[in-house]
Amino acid sequence: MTHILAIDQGTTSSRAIIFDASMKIVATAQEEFDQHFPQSGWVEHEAEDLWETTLRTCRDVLKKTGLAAEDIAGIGITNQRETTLLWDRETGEALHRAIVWQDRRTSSMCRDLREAGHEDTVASKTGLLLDPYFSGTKLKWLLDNVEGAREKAEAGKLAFGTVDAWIIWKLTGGKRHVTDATNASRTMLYDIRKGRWSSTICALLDVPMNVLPDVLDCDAEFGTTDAEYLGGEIKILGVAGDQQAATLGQACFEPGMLKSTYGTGCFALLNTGTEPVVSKNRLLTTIAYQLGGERTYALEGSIFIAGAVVQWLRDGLKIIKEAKETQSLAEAADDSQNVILVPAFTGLGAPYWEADCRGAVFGLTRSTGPEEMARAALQSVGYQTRDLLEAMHSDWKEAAGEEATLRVDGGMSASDYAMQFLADISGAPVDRPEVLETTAIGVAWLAGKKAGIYPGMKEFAEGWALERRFEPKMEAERRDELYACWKSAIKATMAF
Ligand SMILES: Nc1ncnc2c1ncn2[C@@H]1O[C@H](COP(=O)(O)OP(=O)(O)O)[C@@H](O)[C@H]1O
Ligand SMILES: O=P(O)(O)OC[C@H](O)CO
Repeated sequence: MTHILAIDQGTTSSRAIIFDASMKIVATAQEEFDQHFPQSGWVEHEAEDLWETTLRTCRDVLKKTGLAAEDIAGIGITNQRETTLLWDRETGEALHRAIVWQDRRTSSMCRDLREAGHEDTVASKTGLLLDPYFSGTKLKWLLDNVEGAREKAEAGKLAFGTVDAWIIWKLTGGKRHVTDATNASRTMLYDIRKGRWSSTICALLDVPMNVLPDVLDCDAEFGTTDAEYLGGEIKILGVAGDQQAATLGQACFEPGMLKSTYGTGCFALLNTGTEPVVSKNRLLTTIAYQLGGERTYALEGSIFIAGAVVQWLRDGLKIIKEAKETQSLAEAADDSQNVILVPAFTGLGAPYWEADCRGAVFGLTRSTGPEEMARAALQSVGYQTRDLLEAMHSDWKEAAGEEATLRVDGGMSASDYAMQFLADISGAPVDRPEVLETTAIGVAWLAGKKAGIYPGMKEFAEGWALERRFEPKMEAERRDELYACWKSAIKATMAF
C-alpha cells in the first residue's frame, strides 16, 4: 500500500491521478464529457457521465501504472462544487441530470427570496449570498419540477448530494450517503458555524432533511469501494471541494494565506483561521477545511470567467489556435492603446454579483487588432483579481491585519504575461509553485495522511516549492491610472 489515487471530477472533465509514496505524480488519466444547455442560462451534466468517466479514468490510470487495488492505500476525491444531484436510494438512478454550478435557472427564485427579506438569514447561517450559484435553490427546483420527486422525498426514498456524494455513493455500491464539510458549506443548506444542516434554511426552501447526506471531516472514513469496480476494495479517506482542495494543496494553512486558482473561472480563498469572518464586501464565508472536528474558515472571491476568456479568443473570435499564443500577442500589443475587456459573459461574480450584466470592450481604435485583444483578455483576469484582493484585504485588515502573498495555480497560471500583470496591477508579489496540480495533491495528501503514508501538516507545508515569483514592476501612478480605467469600465458595463 504505497500509492494514493486522487479523483478530480471537474466541470468539463474527470481525472484520476496516482501519487507515489513521496507524493510525486506517477500517472494521469483524463476524460471529457458532454455539457448540456437545454435553455439559455441552464447547464446540465448527465449523472451517469460523471460516474462513468470517473470510473473509467480510475481504471485507466491503474492499468497505465500496472498497480492493483492492494497497492492503493487510499482514495482522495475532489470535485466541481455546488453541482446538484438527486437520486433514488433504491434504484441508484438519478431523477434528473445534474444541475451545474453555472446554471442560472433559479435566478428569479433567488430574487423572490431576497425581496421577501431572507438574505440576511441565509448569509448569517451559511456564509453565502442568495444566488443561483449554490445548491439549495437548485435542489428546491428539482423537488418542485421533477414529477413525483417531492412525494418520494417526503417518503425518504431520495438522496441529494453534490458530486462528491454521488461518486462516493456509486463507488461504495450505494452503501454510503456522505459528504465532507467543505462541499456541505457550498449548498446554502449548511450552518457553517454550528457545523450541521440548517433546519431554518431547509424549511425556507421546503427541503425535507431526510434527503441530506451525513457530513464528515475532510480526512475521514468515507467508505470502501465495491470490489467489482477497481479490482478490490479501496478505502476513500479524503474529500474536499476543488477550490478548498487547492487551498490545501497550496499549503495555505496559516490565517492570512491566500491562493487563487485560474481555470475556467477564478476562485481566490483566504484562510481566516478558526473563526468565520463576515465580509462587508460581498465575499463568501466558507469552510476551508475540517480536520479532527476543527473547522478552518476562508473568505472566498469567485470570478466566473478567467481562462474562459482565452478560450473565447480561440473559439469565438478565432484569433489564436492555442492558449499560449496569447503571450507573444500581448507582448506585441501597442502601448499607446488602452483596450479594456470586461468578460462578464455570464454576469459578474464577486464582489459585484450582477447575474444579468454581459461583457463589453472599451477603448477600441481602427488599429486595434488581435494583439490588443489578447492583452486585454489576459489583463482582465488581473483586474478582476485586484477587485477580489481589494475586497479581501479590507475585510481581513478589519479582522486581523497583515496582507498576504498570493499563491497561484490552475491552467491559466502558466501564462507569464497574465501573472506579471497580476503582480503589477495588484502591487504585490505573485508566487507560482512547482506543482500546479494543487487540487489533486490537496486530496491525495488528505487521504495519504489518513492512511499513514504521508506526513502531517507542518512537513507537507515545508515541501511546498516555489517555481517563480512575479514581483510588481509597474509604477504606482500607472497602476492607479489603469485600475481607475477598469473601475469605470465596470461601472459602464453594469449600467448598459
Ligand atoms: N498558456 C496559457 N495562457 C493563457 N491561458 C491558458 C494557458 N494555458 C491554459 N490556459 C487557460 O487555462 C484554462 C484551463 O485551465 P484548467 O485549470 O485546466 O481549467 P478547468 O479545471 O476549469 O477546466 C483554459 O481556460 C485555458 O484557456
Ligand atoms: O471544475 P472547476 O475547476 O471549473 O471548478 C468549479 C468550482 O468548484 C465551482 O465553484
